[in-house]
Amino acid sequence: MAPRVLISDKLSKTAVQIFKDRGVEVDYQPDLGKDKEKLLEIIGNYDGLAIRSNTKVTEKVIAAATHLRVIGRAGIGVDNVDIPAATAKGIIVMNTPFGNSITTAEHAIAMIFALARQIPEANASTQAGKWEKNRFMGVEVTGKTLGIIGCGNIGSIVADRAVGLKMRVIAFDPFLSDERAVALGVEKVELEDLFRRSDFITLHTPLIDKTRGIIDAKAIAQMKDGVRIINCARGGLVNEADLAEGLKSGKVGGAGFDVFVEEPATENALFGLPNFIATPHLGASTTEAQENVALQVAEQMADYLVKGAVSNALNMPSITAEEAPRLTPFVKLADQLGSFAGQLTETGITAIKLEYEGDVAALNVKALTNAALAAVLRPQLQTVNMVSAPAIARERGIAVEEVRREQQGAYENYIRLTVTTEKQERSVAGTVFADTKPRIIQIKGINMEAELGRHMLYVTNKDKPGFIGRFASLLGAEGINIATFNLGRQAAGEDAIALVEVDEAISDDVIGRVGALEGVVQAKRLSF
Ligand SMILES: NC(=O)c1ccc[n+]([C@@H]2O[C@H](COP(=O)([O-])OP(=O)(O)OC[C@H]3O[C@@H](n4cnc5c(N)ncnc54)[C@H](O)[C@@H]3O)[C@@H](O)[C@H]2O)c1
Ligand SMILES: O=C(O)[C@H](O)COP(=O)(O)O
Repeated sequence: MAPRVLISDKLSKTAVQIFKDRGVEVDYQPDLGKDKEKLLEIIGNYDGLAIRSNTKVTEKVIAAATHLRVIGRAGIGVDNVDIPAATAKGIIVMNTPFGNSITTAEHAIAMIFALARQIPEANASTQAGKWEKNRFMGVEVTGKTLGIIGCGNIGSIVADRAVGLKMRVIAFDPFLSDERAVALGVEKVELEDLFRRSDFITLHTPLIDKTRGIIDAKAIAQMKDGVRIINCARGGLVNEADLAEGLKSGKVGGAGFDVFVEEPATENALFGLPNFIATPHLGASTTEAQENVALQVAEQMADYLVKGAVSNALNMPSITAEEAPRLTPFVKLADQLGSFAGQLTETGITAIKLEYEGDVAALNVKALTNAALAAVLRPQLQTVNMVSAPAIARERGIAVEEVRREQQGAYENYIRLTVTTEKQERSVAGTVFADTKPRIIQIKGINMEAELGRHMLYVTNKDKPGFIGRFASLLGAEGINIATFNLGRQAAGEDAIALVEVDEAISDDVIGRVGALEGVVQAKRLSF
């Protein structure tokens, strides 16, 4: 039977044609994204779901998607898809990481000009017959400083265009290498510096814990009077209430927003404020970008559904059908090692080393290295996947080393990942037993044997009597159920590690209190 795909958001008809040409049945319902109940009702009938940002693929939708094998996002952001839930169900999530980036960068540049010359207001006034020539006094962008927060795919294109406009471009991005900054012609700066020096600020990061509210009242207070702020990335990067105050007081000279905390944004504290320009999430809405993403997503999804080929997947490596059975458990291990290290890494990475020992060294370790790299980079780059990870690592000046050797220790197969940052080196190793389940067997040289679950707590401490009791009592008092408890230590009284699986995500408050326990050096929540 031919695979069936549902397109639940507005996509270029090119996608429909490509699916048909490749032998995939397609159901085009461009407004379904708005109708949550209907989506839940019919999703069980499809093998593939093609979306943009209107369709929210929640845990509930995934639970109802009994036959779904692939979700294809015609665009970049996948924050409307519950990827862990999809992964847990074996559903591949793909996106089209570059198809709309030029278009979105151009929208940000358009916002810069619209703000500099108050074009929307001047247009409204002129067409209302007012001819207010003396009311509108603009600024040149030439020679002005543009601060870019997040200099990845889109931020880099904005930088390139702004350099062409003779702007001075400065960028804050903890993962931007010095070499890449030089190549882009931007000056790499700290965030406070960017706030202090910029005439225009544009945001191009994903919305993650670290970037939520990255511009708030405190940040605005540090900025130049009359600063202009552009957000064509994700609602929530700027605290909307704080920006509203800034616009009202005149501290902020203007703001151009394409994205909002609540979308569709039919009401918002920013609407109607002086020099505030809004567009309804149009960043990717050009004919060219929509053709690109529709064509690409349909080809990728059809290739997977018909031939089993995987590309641009965010939760699955690209491997051929022949290699799959042997590699799969090791890909999972490499992904876990990378994810573990990536979630603990907070500064720029300079090197990543993968050591393969025993049986695994004879396999196609490229796929494993790519899986580990993608997982290391994933907490910072929402669009990274097995395909793009090596290029992104290269672009960011991260030295990647692969070492293969014969079995030396007790394990038949062994993978060790070492991540070097500007501040430290961290290694984590694992193996796959005959049951094909990956295990973590060494962290920072300390031996243990742990399986990773969805919600984990990683604690480093000084090995002293009483710690385990205090720690377990705290979790117990909070009603947090411990699923597995793994301990390891350097030697009696020295550095020790606890890796604990719990049944639900732990709150910031509990993490803070674990971190404050006597003897604890670091406490971190990890999720897999
Ligand atoms: N408005 C639209 O229609 C539209 C269209 C496409 C993409 N987007 C959004 O634009 C954003 C950027 O997309 P992209 O393709 O350039 O992504 P990307 O992953 O290529 O780049 C994101 C950059 O943010 C950086 N970053 C991560 N954490 C940071 C932090 N704490 N501070 C500063 N920088 C940080 C990363 O290092 C990376 O360089 C995403 O949020 C995406 O969803 C919006
Ligand atoms: O992440 C993206 O690609 C953009 O936000 C575009 O979203 P859209 O496809 O809904 O316009």
